[in-house]
Amino acid sequence: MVVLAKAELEQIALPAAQPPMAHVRTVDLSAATGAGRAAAARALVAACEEQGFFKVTGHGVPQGLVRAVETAAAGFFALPPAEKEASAGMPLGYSSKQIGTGGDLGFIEYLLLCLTSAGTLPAASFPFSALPCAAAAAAAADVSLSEPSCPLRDLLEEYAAAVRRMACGVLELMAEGLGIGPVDAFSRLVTDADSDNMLRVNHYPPAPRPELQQGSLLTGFGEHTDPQIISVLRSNGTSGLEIAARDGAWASVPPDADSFFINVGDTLQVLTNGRFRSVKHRVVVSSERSRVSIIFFGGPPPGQRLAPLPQLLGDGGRSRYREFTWKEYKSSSHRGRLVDDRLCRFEN
Ligand SMILES: C=C1C[C@]23C[C@@]1(O)CC[C@H]2[C@@]12CC[C@H](O)[C@@](C)(C(=O)O1)[C@H]2[C@@H]3C(=O)O
Ligand SMILES: O=C(O)CCC(=O)C(=O)O
Ligand SMILES: [Fe+2]
Repeated sequence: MVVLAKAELEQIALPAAQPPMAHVRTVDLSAATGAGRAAAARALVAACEEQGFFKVTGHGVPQGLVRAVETAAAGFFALPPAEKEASAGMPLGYSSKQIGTGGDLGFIEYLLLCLTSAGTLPAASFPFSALPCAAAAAAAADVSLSEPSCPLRDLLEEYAAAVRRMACGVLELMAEGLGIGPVDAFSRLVTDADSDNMLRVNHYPPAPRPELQQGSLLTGFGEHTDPQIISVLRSNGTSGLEIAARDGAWASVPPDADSFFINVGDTLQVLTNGRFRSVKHRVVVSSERSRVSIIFFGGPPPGQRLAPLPQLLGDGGRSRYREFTWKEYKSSSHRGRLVDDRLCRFEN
């Protein structure tokens, strides 16, 4: 449950404009082999340059695993508030309505978790003892799990590892498409033992009826770009995600529960010297159905020095960004608001 006071609801109300449907490029990863590999790599690069956003099919992440995680997540959010709050540990763990520490509000509740490079969830950063077992969570939501004894933690770890593998494949294809070497120039940044990878499970309950009747929608997750290298998002097939084009126009992403959506993050924009763009996106709560989304964020190790790759500086050799570390970027960005332009402080 997400409880907002009247003033808070007013703060996150949006005009009830229905943006057009986005045309989202789709890349079939199962076709990215042999003769099809170069074409898939070119398609990825084109999508990252144009929108910083695309969809992947043929991704190899087992549908059974995806459905089990989604079911367990829905079960977790269906638990009584006090049980969910036992997993609170701001900024990590369970939280509702507050996003970050800069005052952003949304019609959302979520779990935000740090991952180790292997996709496991380090015990130190989160009170896992408080995470209920998936079976209890599923029972609360009156849903059945194929593996009822599997704790939510185990499911999330298995999911994170599978999605990270897929993300690495995508990052390697990007490097190939850009013609840069080594092929793991990007992917090694999310597979390092110290990589700052995160997993986020978001739940947007249906918007309260009176708000919809007054002709306004609610902000689920305010507009922002993701700071990391790559984000891999999936949802339960409920609409709400919107992306902004280069001219700032919003477009609604057609939901697809079987595919993954990939966002270029700010760090990949820097590494490619602005050739790839980090996509501005938001979630609008307009639906009468709950939206559950799960996002893997691939971030570099804290001490990683970040600057445009020399191979991507172009003819003039001009670097659009000064060198900085991920720790520096993260601490500078995590002080502000979602909507802030975080990269401008690092432009040359
Ligand atoms: C307001 C904020 C929340 C956020 C950190 C920030 O200061 C700006 C970026 C936000 C974001 C967006 C992508 C991810 O959801 C996230 C975990 C991240 O790394 O950057 C969130 C941060 C958050 O929710 O704490
Ligand atoms: O929940 C979603 O669909 C998107 C959320 C998002 O952009 C984020 O968590 O960074
Ligand atoms: Fe995001």
